[in-house]
Amino acid sequence: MIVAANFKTNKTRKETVEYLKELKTIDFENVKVAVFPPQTALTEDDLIGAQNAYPTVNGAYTGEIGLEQLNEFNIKRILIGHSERRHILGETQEFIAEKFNFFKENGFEIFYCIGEPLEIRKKGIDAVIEYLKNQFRGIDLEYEKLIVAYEPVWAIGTGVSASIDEIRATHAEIRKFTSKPILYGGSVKLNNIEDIIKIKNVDGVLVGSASLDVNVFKQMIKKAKENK
Ligand SMILES: O=C[C@H](O)COP(=O)(O)O
Repeated sequence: MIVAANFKTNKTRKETVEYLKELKTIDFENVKVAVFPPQTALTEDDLIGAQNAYPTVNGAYTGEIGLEQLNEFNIKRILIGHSERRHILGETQEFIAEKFNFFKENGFEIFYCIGEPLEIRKKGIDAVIEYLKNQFRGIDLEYEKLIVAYEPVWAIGTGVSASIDEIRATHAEIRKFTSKPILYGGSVKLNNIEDIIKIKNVDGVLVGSASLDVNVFKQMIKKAKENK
């Protein structure tokens, strides 16, 4: 079971250091925990992954960080394809696939995010799967260090997750494309995590806003331990 926190554009470096110190007061046991802080908070810590990086060792990419900067902190974990990078920052599937392959070639553990917008969901599961298949273009779905995160865009940040039936059906379809872990993300909270992680083909969660409170995130990990 994997329980990951995506801080997005929240928390300072100081707050992240304090968060990690408090988080480590509990025994994770068999739960794999990951934390994706803002770039300014990157540090050498086994829990840490980068929310983003440019597919380059170094170079003239103003405002970006590359492998050279991640190597400084021995970071070997990265989020790729998050819906906010696709729909707010405008990353194309071609660029996302280029990024995936660069960090695959450099041995990174990749949390690869997919998810459909509401207008696609409203057309039914077949339309959803066709949309997700497009987000698999150029991606090695059997890469040994791949972790897929299914995050329906319409459930992100809304406080209302996809329904149990929607998660069950969609993860069952995604399972047909990959044998690797499949996480659910999209308004995972303390009051729904147990129901979500019990679903077949749900191998963990990627938590945004609810993870910002370290005590809530600790309780989520405890629930994951109890429902392994
Ligand atoms: O990466 C995390 C997802 O975007 C979910 O965010 P959320 O838990 O705030 O809905």
